[in-house]
Amino acid sequence: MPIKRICCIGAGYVGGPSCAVIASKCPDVQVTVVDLSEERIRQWNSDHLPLYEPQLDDVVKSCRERNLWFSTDVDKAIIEAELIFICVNTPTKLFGIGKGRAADLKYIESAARRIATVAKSSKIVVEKSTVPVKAAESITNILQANVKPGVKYQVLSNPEFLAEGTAISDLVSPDRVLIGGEKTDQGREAVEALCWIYEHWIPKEQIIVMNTWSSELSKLAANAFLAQRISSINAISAICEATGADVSEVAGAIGTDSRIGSKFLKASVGFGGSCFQKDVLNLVYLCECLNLPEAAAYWQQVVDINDYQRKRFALRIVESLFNTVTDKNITILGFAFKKDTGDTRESAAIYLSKYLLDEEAKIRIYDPKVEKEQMLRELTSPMISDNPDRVSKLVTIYDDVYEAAKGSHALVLCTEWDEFKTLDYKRIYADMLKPAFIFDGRIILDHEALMEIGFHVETIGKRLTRKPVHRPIAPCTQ
Ligand SMILES: NC(=O)C1=CN([C@@H]2O[C@H](COP(=O)(O)OP(=O)(O)OC[C@H]3O[C@@H](n4cnc5c(N)ncnc54)[C@H](O)[C@@H]3O)[C@@H](O)[C@H]2O)C=CC1
Ligand SMILES: O=C(O)[C@H]1O[C@H](OP(=O)(O)OP(=O)(O)OC[C@H]2O[C@@H](n3ccc(=O)[nH]c3=O)[C@H](O)[C@@H]2O)[C@H](O)[C@@H](O)[C@@H]1O
Repeated sequence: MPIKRICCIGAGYVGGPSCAVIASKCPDVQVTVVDLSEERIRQWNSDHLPLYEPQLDDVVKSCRERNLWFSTDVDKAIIEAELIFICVNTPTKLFGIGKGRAADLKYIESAARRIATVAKSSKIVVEKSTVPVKAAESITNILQANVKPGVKYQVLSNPEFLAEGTAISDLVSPDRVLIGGEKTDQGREAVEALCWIYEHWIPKEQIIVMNTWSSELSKLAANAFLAQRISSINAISAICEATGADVSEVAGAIGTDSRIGSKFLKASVGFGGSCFQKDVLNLVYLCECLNLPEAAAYWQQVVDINDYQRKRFALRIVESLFNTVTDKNITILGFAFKKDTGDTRESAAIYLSKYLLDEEAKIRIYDPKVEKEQMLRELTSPMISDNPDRVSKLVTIYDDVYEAAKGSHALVLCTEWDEFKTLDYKRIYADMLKPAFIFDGRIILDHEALMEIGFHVETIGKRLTRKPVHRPIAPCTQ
């Protein structure tokens, strides 16, 4: 039976964009996205959406109040829907058993309990959040333990693979859609119903159906493999800096091997984002729980190398600036965890700022899309700062990059925003203290041109050969 109404629990980075695309591709289906946060829902219903994502505004505007609705009335949306996506957050646990590694499943459980409490008819419940293997079994147990007469549930796994900054194109043209379900008649029927939704725009052969546990594990494995590639190239970048090899050349060379491929080999100041670290740590915890310590240690290294990369870069900044940054003005270019998003969760810029603040440097920050309050929230969070007063004393946020750079000792590029490639660096150089330093944590700038201007340039995975800069020397007045 075709699905007429969908409910999505969780109006975040996944729930909002993925349901907007479903609504735009399935005009015959009513889609309601619900959240407990009134503020988030208010923003989804306004002209200023709660998250910045290219093309998202257009997609939302094309179907909002046609067949796409945002609401805080969770119960009504659950009651009316035949299919419910669970898109709630699954952050790393901050306390208790598995602290710092296991995924906190309290939001998943509360969504499942809400469905069990209010549902009056049968539902297909689709777990889209990233979860540990066997989470679908827990959801099923909660639903079945509270089931009402005549109501039946089928729980499917349908992990999401979108990346922020390219969410809409990833959703419109995904490499694949993964669906995990039970190999029973009811399980197959539920899988078919979800396939019917996706087949509105995705070719059948790109929809992969498998057992639920494989589907859950495939999501964690995919993120772990992607993160592992970045840590691998970052580990190579350390060797490049020590030897004179160039990491971009090495990545280019190994990427041409079709067995390796060229994507996700960009060395950087370290990966950020809400998911890579969380999901790899979740995998580490799973290995430990399954008594597989060697497998756990292997995946733990992916996160450890990422920490090492951020620390190495911070240390290079301090060393280059004559071993002291105390009271120096350091301008951070970019605070988002990657370009084309306003998301700052686990951004490398946060960690770099923390290292520099520990040295009592004066930090100036410019990011084209991140709000000031959000940056300050990140920097004063208990995980980052044990001294919020120091943050208010030492951090200034700018909305003009040239003002931010004026009078600085150094620029530290943390996010690969396109606009940073085309800044007027001559003007910036003229307004900076000398010697003027640039630390390119994303390998996106024209280093030769910057050195020609007079900058001292440092980057990841490459030692730059400096030409002597001849500047006119002021005549001696004695
Ligand atoms: N951010 C990303 O790019 C991707 C995230 N994922 C996964 O998707 C899941 C969601 O991630 P995000 O969208 O980034 O999280 P988010 O934090 O942006 O959004 C989650 C939303 O769920 C709401 N929520 C929590 N419990 C609720 C409940 N019981 N009822 C109603 N609303 C509730 C929260 O208020 C929040 O607005 C996570 O498991 C994440 O690992 C998967 C692929 C990509
Ligand atoms: O589960 C998730 O949340 C998502 O996690 C990642 O997506 P996302 O974190 O949004 O963005 P990525 O493009 O993967 O970048 C993650 C981090 O790695 C960094 N990165 C990426 C690629 C690279 O070559 N080098 C590198 O340092 C980025 O700058 C960024 O800080 C995955 O790419 C998505 O497939 C997945 O759905």
